[in-house]
Amino acid sequence: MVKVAVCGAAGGIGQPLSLLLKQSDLITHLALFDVVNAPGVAADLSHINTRSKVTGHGKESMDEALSGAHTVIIPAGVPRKPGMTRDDLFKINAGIIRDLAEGVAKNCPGAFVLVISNPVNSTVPIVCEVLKKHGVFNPKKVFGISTLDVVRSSRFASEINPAIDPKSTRVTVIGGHSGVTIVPILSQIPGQSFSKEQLEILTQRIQYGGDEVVKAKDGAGSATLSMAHAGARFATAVLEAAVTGKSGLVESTYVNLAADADATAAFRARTGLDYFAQDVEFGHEGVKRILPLPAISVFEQALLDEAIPELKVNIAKGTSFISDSAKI
Ligand SMILES: NC(=O)c1ccc[n+]([C@@H]2O[C@H](COP(=O)([O-])OP(=O)(O)OC[C@H]3O[C@@H](n4cnc5c(N)ncnc54)[C@H](O)[C@@H]3O)[C@@H](O)[C@H]2O)c1
Ligand SMILES: O=C(O)C[C@H](O)C(=O)O
Repeated sequence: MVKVAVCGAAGGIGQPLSLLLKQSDLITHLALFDVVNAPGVAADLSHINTRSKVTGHGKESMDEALSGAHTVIIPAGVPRKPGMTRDDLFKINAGIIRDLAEGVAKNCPGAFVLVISNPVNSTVPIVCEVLKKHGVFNPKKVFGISTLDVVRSSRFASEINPAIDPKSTRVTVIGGHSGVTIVPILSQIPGQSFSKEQLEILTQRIQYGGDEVVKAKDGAGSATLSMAHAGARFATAVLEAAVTGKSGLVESTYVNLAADADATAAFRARTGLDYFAQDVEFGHEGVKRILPLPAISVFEQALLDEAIPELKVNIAKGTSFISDSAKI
């Protein structure tokens, strides 16, 4: 029995993500939770002729949706409008994520938790702090989905250099998921030979790819379809490793560095951070290992140096949102 709960399932990401998950033979039950329209989306998807059962759960039924879930995927919350930063979403999304994490702690404390809602650099620490508060935190099982940065990296790189196949090229993206905290390691793309100017343009485009979509949608939200693709790719990797035992599955993802005790010290020494996006290999229990940082160029080291102070602030904001409220 592999129950996957999608929280925010009726939204711009939630609907196409649920559609993609309905194609998966790894999932036996898809539980769709949203404060609006979840039963409608569930009824629609339930007619698709794959094996999984689909159920819809409205506002009052979060516990039912989460109960016994193997994996919980969270695209709930508000998206950006032009002129906003991801951090501007904190005010609304922090409370939404906290309440969903409380639901996870109560109903499925051993679940994998895959966080899409922004600002990811802060929402992942919120989830971890809530789970810690309830004594059910397993750092190997909580992930910030930064796969869209990886997807954009190979796509945008292939537009500059058509010899790069976007589908089979996986670019490591370290740091976090917003602006300068997104650090694509383009120097490691096999066979790449970008000029300095191309590297600068490409890096800037990857770091601000989200803004490109927000601007084009002109007030109607942010990336949804490409995010659904990225979210399904990430969830499938986590599930394949956990459910089928498939080995060698690696994706860049934003995790609590305690997820790999062997790697923690080296990463803390290099970054001073408790959370960081880096390539992770998946196993039965989630994080099997955090891979060592790849060799990075002088240009990438400068990007990392710029990312670290911002990440520190984002992480502290998420962590203190829970720890400060516990003191009241
Ligand atoms: N990690 C990434 O790379 C990435 C990419 C794109 C978007 N995002 C983020 O994903 C989030 C969702 O984006 P979207 O475009 O789908 O937004 P959306 O507004 O279209 O959908 C969000 C859904 O969440 C639901 N929701 C709100 N509060 C809820 C709650 N308490 N419980 C359950 N559901 C709730 C809403 O009813 C809505 O259906 C945003 O925060 C956005 O910034 C992240
Ligand atoms: O840009 C956004 O706000 C959504 C998402 O984080 C993205 O990278 O597209």
